[in-house]
Amino acid sequence: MEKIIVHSHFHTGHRQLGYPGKCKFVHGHTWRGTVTVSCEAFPRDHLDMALDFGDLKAVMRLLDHKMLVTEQDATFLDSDLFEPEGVVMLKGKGPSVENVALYIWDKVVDHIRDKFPGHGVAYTVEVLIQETENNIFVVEKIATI
Ligand SMILES: Nc1nc2c(c(=O)[nH]1)N=C([C@H](O)[C@H](O)COP(=O)(O)OP(=O)(O)OP(=O)(O)O)CN2
Repeated sequence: MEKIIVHSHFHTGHRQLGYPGKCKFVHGHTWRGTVTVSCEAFPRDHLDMALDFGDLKAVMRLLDHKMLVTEQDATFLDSDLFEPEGVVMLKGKGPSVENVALYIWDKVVDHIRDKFPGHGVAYTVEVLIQETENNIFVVEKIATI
């Protein structure tokens, strides 16, 4: 079994529309994330690297200095009010830590599919996201690529 682990961080704004508490107002977090990818044996590139640490960290940095929204919060999708390049649209009902982790999980799998297509390898991809030092969510799923 082989395993690659990277840590990164990113700064974002968001709000939990409809949430019965302070999180319904726009606020920011410095999120911390850990991506762990494991499989029996990674394919290697021309430098004998499996997945590049930098590429996996870059996935988390896609969210850096962005406003995280879902389609339920149209305010930030209006280009007269907010620059589109400053917004990341997440799937789901709200920009919860759950939906942030699933966004990163999807992007990590897209990256593996781009780098090592068609090898039939079962990768276990775990994404741990820390919204604050006390609030943590982890998703772990297998993707066969
Ligand atoms: N399951 C989830 N619960 C909550 C989420 C979430 O995304 N998933 N999000 C929030 C808020 O956005 C935010 O995390 C604030 O949480 P809260 O614990 O109220 O904030 P604190 O400032 O008290 O955090 P500390 O780190 O303990 O200071 C709420 N719940």
